[in-house]
Amino acid sequence: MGKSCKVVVCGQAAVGKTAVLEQLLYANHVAGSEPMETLEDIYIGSIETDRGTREQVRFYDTRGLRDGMEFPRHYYTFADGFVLVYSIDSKESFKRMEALKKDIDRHRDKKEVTIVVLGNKLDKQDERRVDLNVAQNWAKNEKVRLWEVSVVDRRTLIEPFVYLASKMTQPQSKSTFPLSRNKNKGSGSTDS
Ligand SMILES: Nc1nc2c(ncn2[C@@H]2O[C@H](COP(=O)(O)OP(=O)(O)OP(=O)(O)O)[C@@H](O)[C@H]2O)c(=O)[nH]1
Repeated sequence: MGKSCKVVVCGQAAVGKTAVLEQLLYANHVAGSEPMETLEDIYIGSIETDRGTREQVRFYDTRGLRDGMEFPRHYYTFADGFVLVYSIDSKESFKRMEALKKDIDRHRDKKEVTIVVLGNKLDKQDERRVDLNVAQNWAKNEKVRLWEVSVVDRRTLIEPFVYLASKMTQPQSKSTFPLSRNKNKGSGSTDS
């Protein structure tokens, strides 16, 4: 197991950030329970990747964004990954998530980060305000993966987090150092 990755979970207030993490990691959130405003909580999870390895991930559950609030910038620079959450029954939460994605791109300073987007509260189909096709087209343009999920059905949460952990810890395929072609200098090696 390598070093633990840092993942920032963010989005508008009350979209279900804490509920998603608690259901994923402890299977103990009852949807509709008393909402609690998060300031910042850190969860440590061990996630199995699609390669069968287990990776430790530190999740930073951030304060839900409300009108006029800006997302604290320090999160942009240290994160290896982001989980952007909106709620399918709120267009405003989708717009907020789009703005966060733009900000991440602006501030990440060429650093490779993995982003997954969750459209939460899929069980609230009757109150849907964000069309799935529109959301998926946006995700395709932005080159990020998007899933609709529900805390009510924990199985929906697994795939996005396995993808996230797998992508963040993907081994580099080959060294990018060029091998030396000059025979006088001996065979090329990347050993130090
Ligand atoms: N029906 C339904 N309710 C959900 C779902 N996920 C979360 N909720 C409810 O939505 C409310 C807000 O959930 P939280 O997890 O506190 O949301 P949050 O985004 O962490 O909130 P802040 O910390 O204030 O930003 C709670 O009543 C949850 O039970 C879901 O998938 N379906």
